[in-house]
Amino acid sequence: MQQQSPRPADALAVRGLTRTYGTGPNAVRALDAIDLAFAEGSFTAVMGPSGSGKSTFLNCAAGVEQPTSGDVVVAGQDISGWSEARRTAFRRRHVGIVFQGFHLVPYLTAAQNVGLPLRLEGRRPDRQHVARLLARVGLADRAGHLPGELSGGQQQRVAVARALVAVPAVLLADEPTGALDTSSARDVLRLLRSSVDELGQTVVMVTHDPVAAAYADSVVFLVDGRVAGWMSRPTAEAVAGQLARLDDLAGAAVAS
Ligand SMILES: Nc1ncnc2c1ncn2[C@@H]1O[C@H](COP(=O)(O)OP(=O)(O)OP(=O)(O)O)[C@@H](O)[C@H]1O
Repeated sequence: MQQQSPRPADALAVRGLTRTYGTGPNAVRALDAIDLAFAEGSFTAVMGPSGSGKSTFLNCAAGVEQPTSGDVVVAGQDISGWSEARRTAFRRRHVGIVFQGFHLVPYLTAAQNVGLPLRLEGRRPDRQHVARLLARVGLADRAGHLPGELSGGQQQRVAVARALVAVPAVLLADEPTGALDTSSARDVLRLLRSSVDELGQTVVMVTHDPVAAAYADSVVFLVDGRVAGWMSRPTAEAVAGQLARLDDLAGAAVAS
């Protein structure tokens, strides 16, 4: 009999995820009953036209926002009905987040910024763990530097190290290369890719950039708060073509 290798567990799954803003005639359904699952050790890009619900999805997955209905399951735990305090505590331990604008604390050194999520949890960061992470992102010699003494690309690499420090179930990145030049962007994308390939990390990245999306294993496309398609083993050209088609679709919906 042929032996089947077990399917990896899902690091993150959402079921029937719906998020509505406002009420009555002005209500906006930013996410409309989305079902998605992200296997452990996978790298997924989330793309779609402006207003399609990408940031709302990431915020719900991170537990920053509470869904109107549906489930958000991170590392096997359904966080959707939890209080904000409980979601925040859970996020510090199980979710790493990288933002477009780095969000480093300006008066803390690179090493202190990397250790911050552990300190916020009342844990003392292990110096060697922090040093290894800074070496991984190519900044072993910048541990004592303040963010203001680092380039944008270097700051974002510190932010990636910080997002990895707690060994999270999932790393969520919101336009992580949006503020970077091409070469720094490539460094950050390679870093995310290697965290998947070498550390088995799960990464979900919102991006507008087809070149960035091509670093992922697959791409999920959102339109008007719904899943409009998947692409596996994406190339920049194929992604750009699909985005153009989806933009036309979203434009047609607005025009009608
Ligand atoms: N706090 C809010 N109040 C009201 N409507 C909101 C709020 N946040 C988002 N929306 C609406 O929800 C929809 C989805 O927004 P979201 O920011 O998730 O889209 P996006 O795909 O990330 O867009 P972009 O690519 O422009 O960042 C949009 O129509 C937006 O106007």
